[in-house]
Amino acid sequence: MSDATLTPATFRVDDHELEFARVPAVEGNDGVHISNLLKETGLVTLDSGFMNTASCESKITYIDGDAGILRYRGYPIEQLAEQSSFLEVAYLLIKGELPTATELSAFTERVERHTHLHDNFKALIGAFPQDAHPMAVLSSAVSALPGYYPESVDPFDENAVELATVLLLAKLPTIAAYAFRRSRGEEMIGPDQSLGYVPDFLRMSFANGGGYETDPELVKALNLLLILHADHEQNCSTSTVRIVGSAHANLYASVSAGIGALSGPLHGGANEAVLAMLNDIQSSDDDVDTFMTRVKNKEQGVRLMGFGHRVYKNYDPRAAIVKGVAHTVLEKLGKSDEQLEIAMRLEEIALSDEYFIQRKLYPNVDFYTGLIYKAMGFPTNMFTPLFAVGRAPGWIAQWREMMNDPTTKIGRPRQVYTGHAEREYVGVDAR
Ligand SMILES: CC(=O)SCCNC(=O)CCNC(=O)[C@H](O)C(C)(C)COP(=O)(O)OP(=O)(O)OC[C@H]1O[C@@H](n2cnc3c(N)ncnc32)[C@H](O)[C@@H]1OP(=O)(O)O
Ligand SMILES: O=C([O-])CC(=O)C(=O)O
Repeated sequence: MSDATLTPATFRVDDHELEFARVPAVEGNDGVHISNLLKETGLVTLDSGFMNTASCESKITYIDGDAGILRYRGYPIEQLAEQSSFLEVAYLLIKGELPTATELSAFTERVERHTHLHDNFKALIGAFPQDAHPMAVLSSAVSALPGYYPESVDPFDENAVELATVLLLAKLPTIAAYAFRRSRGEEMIGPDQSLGYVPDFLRMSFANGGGYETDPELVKALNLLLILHADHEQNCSTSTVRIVGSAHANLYASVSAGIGALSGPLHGGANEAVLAMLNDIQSSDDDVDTFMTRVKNKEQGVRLMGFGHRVYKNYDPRAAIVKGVAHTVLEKLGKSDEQLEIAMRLEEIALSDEYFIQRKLYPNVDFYTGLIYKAMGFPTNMFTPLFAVGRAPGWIAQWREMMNDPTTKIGRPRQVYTGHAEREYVGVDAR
C-alpha cells in the first residue's frame, strides 16, 4: 500500500490524543481498518501480532534470527542436540545450569517415579470419542491434573512449583501415549519406570502385547527431536503460558492453555499441516512446480506449510539439524520416503525463487520433523502432541522465570477502539 492511501486518524486514550495511520475501509468492516504502520506516540503502540514488542526480559533462550542462531542458556542447540539427553536439557532450561551427574540422576529418578497416571485418567481419556484429536485430549488431561495434586497448585509455594514441574514432565508422555492408544481403540498401558523416559514413551505408544523391544535408533531420534523443541523464547504458546500465568493461574492451567495455542497450524500444528500438504501434492495431478505457483499466487490463501518464521530470516537451525538427520534416520529405520523427496524439491524451488528470497522464507522446525515421526510409526495427528511433550520444559521454565520476576505484571494489552461512537438503544420492535 502506498503512503498516499494512508490517512491520519486520531483516537483518545486516557486523555491523550493518539495519531494512527488509517487505511481506507475494506468491504465487510465498519468503515475503518487500523494499519499497524502507525505513528508511535510513546504511550500506546498498536503492534498487531507483537511484531516489535518485547513482553519480558528472559535469561533462558537466545535467538539471532538473522544469523540463524539458537542457544538454550547460552549453549548452542547443535551441541545440545548432539550430546545431551532430553531430561538433561529440561533441567538446564528450568534450573539454569547443566546438572552434575548426581543432580541429573536425582532429577531423572524423581521424574520417572511419577510417570503413572491416576486410574481415573483411563476413564477421562476413554470418554473421548475415538476420533477426537489427541491435542484436545492432552490439554483436557493437563487441565485435570491439579484436581489430583492440590498440593502442587500454589504458584508461590516453592515446593508446590517443584512438584508441579516434576509431575508435568512425568505425566505428559503417559497422557500423550494414552491419547494415541485411545485414538486407535487400544487398551492403555501404564509406564515401566525401569526403562527410561524416551524408551518408555515409545513402549507405552507402540507395545502390542507381549514384550517390546525398543529400537535404539528410534530412541536416539526422538530424544533429538524433543531437545530441538524444548524452548523457543516468546513464541505463541509460550506467550500464552506466560499471559495465563501472569494472572497467577497455576502451572497446569497455564500449560494447558499453551497446548491449545500450540495446536494451531500457524504454530505447532504446522507439522501436521506439512504432511497434509505433502499428501495432497502426492495424490493430486499437480506437480510440485504447479503447487508452488499456487502458493506464490496466494490462491485461496494456500501457504507452503513448514516455511517462514517471525524471527528467523535465515535457515532455522533446528530445521537444518532435522534435515541433516532425516535421511539417516529414515535409512536406519529401513524406510524410503517419496514424500521426503517432494519436501526437498519444494525447498529447492523455494530457495531459488524470488518470492521466497525477498520474503526471507526458509524451512522452519516443522518442515521435516513430520517425516521422521511418520517413519517412527506415528500418525499425523500425533505430531503436535509430540511437539507438546518436547516443549513442556520451555513452558515450565518460562512460567517459573515470570513468577520469580518481581517486575512481572498481569498481561493486559490495550487496544485502539474503532467501533461506534455512543448511540441510543433501539427496542427490538423498532429495528
Ligand atoms: C514451531 C513454529 O511455530 S514455526 C512456524 C510454523 N508455521 C508454519 O509453518 C505455517 C506457515 N508459515 C506462516 O504462516 C508464517 O510464515 C508464520 C505464521 C510462521 C510467520 O508469520 P508472520 O511473521 O506474521 O509473517 P507474514 O504472515 O506476515 O508473512 C510475510 C510475507 O511472507 C508470506 N509468507 C509467510 N509465510 C509463508 C508461507 N509459509 N508460504 C507462503 N508465503 C508465506 C506472506 O504471505 C507475506 O507475504 P506478503 O508480504 O506478500 O503479504
Ligand atoms: O518461535 C516461534 O514463533 C515459533 C517456533 O519456532 C517455536 O515455537 O518453536
